Amino acid sequence: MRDDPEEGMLSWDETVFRDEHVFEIDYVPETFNHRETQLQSLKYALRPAVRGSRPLNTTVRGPPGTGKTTAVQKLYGELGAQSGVRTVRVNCQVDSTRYAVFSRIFEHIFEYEPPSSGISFKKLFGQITDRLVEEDEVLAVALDDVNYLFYENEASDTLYSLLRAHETHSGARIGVIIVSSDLSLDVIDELDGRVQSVFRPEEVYFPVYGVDEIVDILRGRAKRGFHDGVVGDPELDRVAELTAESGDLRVGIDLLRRAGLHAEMRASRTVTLEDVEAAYDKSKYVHLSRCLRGLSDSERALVRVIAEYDGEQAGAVYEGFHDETGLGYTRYSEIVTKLEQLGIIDTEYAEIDGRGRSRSLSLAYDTDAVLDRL
Ligand SMILES: Nc1ncnc2c1ncn2[C@@H]1O[C@H](COP(=O)(O)OP(=O)(O)OP(=O)(O)O)[C@@H](O)[C@H]1O
Repeated sequence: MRDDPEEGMLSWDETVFRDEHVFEIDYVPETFNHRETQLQSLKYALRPAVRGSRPLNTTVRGPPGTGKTTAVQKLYGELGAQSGVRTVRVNCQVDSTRYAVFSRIFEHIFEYEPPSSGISFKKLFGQITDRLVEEDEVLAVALDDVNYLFYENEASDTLYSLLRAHETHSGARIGVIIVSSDLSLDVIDELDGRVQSVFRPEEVYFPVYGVDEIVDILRGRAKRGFHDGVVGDPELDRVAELTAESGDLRVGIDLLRRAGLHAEMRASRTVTLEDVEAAYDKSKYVHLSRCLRGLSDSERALVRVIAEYDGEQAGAVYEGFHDETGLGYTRYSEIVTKLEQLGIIDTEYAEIDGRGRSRSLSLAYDTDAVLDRL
């Protein structure tokens, strides 16, 4: 008997998905619930722009995958449709210097890239502000993942230029939203004194969603993404429970998609709990990847050292870290706390014979999985 390659699989045109695109990373959801308070505060800060005034500067903070970027995208979409307002969102992971940030702003305003032959920053800035004044437009800039500007030591210069634009270029009106998922970064504290004196932002915080909120959000996504009846309540609850472990909504969205693909592989038209568990083997790394991506060089170095000294005492890990980076104990401790908060490492206290309590550090994920993504 010949093996039938079609056996045990759905045919090409059979699928559990109504619209698989809704599970993709850049999909902006139509419905955006459970962030009413944060949207309200952001609207309050942006509202002056509609009346032709400078919007209030704002910091948006919260752990990864809590809807910060989506909130800004939604409001900027609405605000950008008003006459007299320009909205530009800059991803600082991609554009991590002052020049790159202003090039991106230029590109949005002029709808072409600035000349690559390298015009001076002053000229680039001047052309942007001239155009804003000429067109009588207010500019609202969002610096997303702003921590990268700090890593490159470009944050103070960038903000200084944006915040004082009206002094150097009469008539320019610019407001800034800075978005950070690095809770250990004290944005104001890290800025130069000259910037601190002009930067008194409104603050909007995005906490992690509760399990019930996660269920509700994922139900909406599943409804759009899957055909009716593909995912039942017990499966959805399990997906939400697994998502709540990190609080990163990206895990849940990825998990729904992978569970659907897993069901299809079994030639099934419904997703079961087994599909969810199997898919989680991969989806759990979505949060890890996001967290590793956001680390600075010295933070990465410590992750590498902990991988090497997995399970060893904090003192021994420090020696390895110091040898690698030359950094001192205070910085080391701060990074340990940050990595623990992010869920990348676990720390455990143990009694050491005759030497009191000591702390051991280990990776919270499989070592190879971490090193592969670092
Ligand atoms: N309230 C919500 N309703 C529907 N989808 C949501 C909601 N909040 C977040 N999401 C979805 O979760 C994913 C992560 O959201 P988003 O990128 O806005 O988070 P973030 O806080 O900016 O994360 P990071 O700090 O890691 O950049 C996106 O796919 C987004 O569509």
